[in-house]
This record gives sequence, structure tokens and C-alpha cells, in this order.
Amino acid sequence: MALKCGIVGLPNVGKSTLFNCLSNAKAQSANFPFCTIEPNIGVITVPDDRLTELERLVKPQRVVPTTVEIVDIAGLVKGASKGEGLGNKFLANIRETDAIIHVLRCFEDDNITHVDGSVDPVRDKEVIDIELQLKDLETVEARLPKVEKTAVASKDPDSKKLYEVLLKFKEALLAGKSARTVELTDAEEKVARGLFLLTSKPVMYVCNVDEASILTGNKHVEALRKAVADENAEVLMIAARTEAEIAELESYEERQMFLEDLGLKESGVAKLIKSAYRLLDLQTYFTAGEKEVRAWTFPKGALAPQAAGVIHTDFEKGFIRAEVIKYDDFLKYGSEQACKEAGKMSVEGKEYVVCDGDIMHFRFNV
Ligand SMILES: Nc1ncnc2c1ncn2[C@@H]1O[C@H](COP(=O)(O)OP(=O)(O)OP(=O)(O)O)[C@@H](O)[C@H]1O
Ligand SMILES: [Mg+2]
Repeated sequence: MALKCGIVGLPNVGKSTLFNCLSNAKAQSANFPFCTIEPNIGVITVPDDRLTELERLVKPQRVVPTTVEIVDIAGLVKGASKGEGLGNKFLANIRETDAIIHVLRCFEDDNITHVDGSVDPVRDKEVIDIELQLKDLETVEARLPKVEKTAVASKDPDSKKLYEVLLKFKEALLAGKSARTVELTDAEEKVARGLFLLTSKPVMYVCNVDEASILTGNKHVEALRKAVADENAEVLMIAARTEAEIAELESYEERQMFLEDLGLKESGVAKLIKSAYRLLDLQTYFTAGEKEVRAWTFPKGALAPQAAGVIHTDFEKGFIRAEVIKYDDFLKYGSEQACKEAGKMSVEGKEYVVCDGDIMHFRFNV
């Protein structure tokens, strides 16, 4: 289950710089618009303090964190939906992602070109939103006539549902709203997913600020927060250039010291990855053996067999039962054996809803 987050925004706002903070792969970043053309792809590990604790207790041969894929996409400009800039290709890159990290320039720097001549993240956000909405409108309008026909002619309930969903999206998009603002029932949600609309992907906003604003924020961040207040989306603040410098440092201690000097406990990047995880409704369970302590990503609410399937499809198909220890119990008693003796290991069946932090052991046959 490789999850993909796409970094999206206007040209020259710091997308590649952010990407470089996130991944160790170096993307070309420079002070000119359209520096990035081919998307840069990086696999980043999800920081999780619980893994460190489990490692301390179990002393395994290796530790494997879970990962998220990050794609640094080229800058979008006005007219992208009509092929302006490098339009359609970028939009195709966005379509392949599971979530969008929308980077907004919130730093003043006369030496860094802004494609629209001034720093204004609220305007910039609208430019991007409109392009994505126009593209979605095109998708919706292309589908409507055919779906309408089958919905009327065959009385097929599925195409009728799809038809209704398309109409709802069309109305919202024409009103300048993103598809994600449309309220859908679970059944409608299901058919909507098949449309792969750009503006239905979950989004978070990253305000790229200068080093001086890293703790306090600035007027640009405030303006943006106000503008997106009703979206219920996360707004993060990151000084991308500074963090990119931190990411260059070799040792963990050095990086930690640099952060502390700035007054930060945690890097913006670590915060960002955690938010991305939340945004995608993902949780983590662990397997903890002497060979390997490992974190696994599963969709929130998954039943035990589905969660087992993340490791291997055979685990799901041949699922018999799961032995579960709660993370806090593991920490308290110190080992699987001790948990067992204390009666803290439960045996669960196919209906068990896996919880974040569970330490799992699956029994299955093939
Ligand atoms: N917080 C910041 N403060 C000051 N300068 C910054 C900041 N973040 C990035 N920059 C600078 O802005 C310039 C553009 O950054 P970057 O190449 O990351 O933009 P981009 O969004 O990837 O652009 P493109 O769309 O052209 O690929 C670089 O010179 C970078 O060093
Ligand atoms: Mg770039």
C-alpha cells in the first residue's frame, strides 16, 4: 500500500525545497519558475516514537518504519487546465496522488521571483483551486451525457447514483467550490471515488515562511488561515529553506540542536508527515519479534483480516485469528511473554477492529 502525497503550488514557492526537507534525495531547486518539470519522487519514513520504545524493549535485529511516497510536482499556473505552462501533464501527476500538500509562499524576499509579482497566498491558493476545479468540471461534463443516457434508459441504480453525484459536483464546481466540499452519503462516496477528481482529494496547506516567522507566523499566514477557516483543513507553517539546511546536517544531535536554537521541539517536516497520515485516515499497528520490529500502515477502522492483508494477501485470505497486545501494556510489562502472563494478550477474530498502536500477531493458514 504505497500512499502518495503530491506537493502542489504555484512555481517558485518552495515546493522542491520542501521536498528536499522531506526526502534525502536532492531535487533541483532554484530561483526560477518551472525549475521542476519531471516530478521528483521520494519515499520518506513516518517518524514514530513508539517504534523507538519497542526497539528498546525487544532489541530486534532490525527496525522497519512505515513509509509515505512524496511527489514533488511542477508548478501550476493560471490556464493550466487549458494546457498553459506545462498544464495537463502536471494535472495528470496530481491525479495519481492520494492527497495534496498545497504549498503557499508566505515569505518576503525580493530576490525570489513571484510569478504574479507579489506575495499573496490567498490569491495564489485561489489560482490553483480554480485550475483544479476547471479541470474537474471538464471531467464531470464529459461524463454527464453518457451517464445521463444509461441512467434514464436502463434504470440501472448505479448509473442513476453516479448521475446524481455528477450533478452535485457540477453545481459545486460551477459555483467555484471544490468537489471535497460536496456532502455525500457513503454509497455516493463510493461511486464518486471512481471519478478521481482532483479537488476531491484531501488537502493540507503548508505556509512556507521565512526563518524569523517560524514561531510567530506572519500576516500572510494569518490571511491564509482566515481564508480557509471553513474548510476544516490543516494549515502548517514550515520554514522550508531553513529546514532544508537542517536536513543537510549529518547527525541527529546536530539537527536537534539546530531546531532547539530556533525554538522548535520537532521539525516542521515531522509534523507534516504526521498530518499527512491523519489526513489520509491512516493508523499504525506493529509487529514485534526478535528478528524485526516493524510498523504497518492500515486504513482507520480496518478489521483484523484486512489489516493482516497489509503484510501479505495470504494473511488476509487464510486469516484464523489475531493475538493483540495494547501498546501501553507492552510498555508496562516489557515483553510479549510478560503480557501473556499478566493476561494482557487477547485473542481476536475476524470482526476485531484494529486500533492504532496495537501489537499484532496473526495466525493464518494457506
Ligand atoms: N522559506 C523560504 N525563504 C526564502 N527563500 C525560500 C524559502 N523557501 C524556498 N526559498 C527559495 O525559493 C526558490 C524557489 O524554491 P523551489 O525551487 O523549491 O520552488 P518550486 O516551488 O519547487 O519551484 P518550481 O515550480 O519552479 O519547481 C529557491 O531559491 C529557494 O531557495
Ligand atoms: Mg520545483
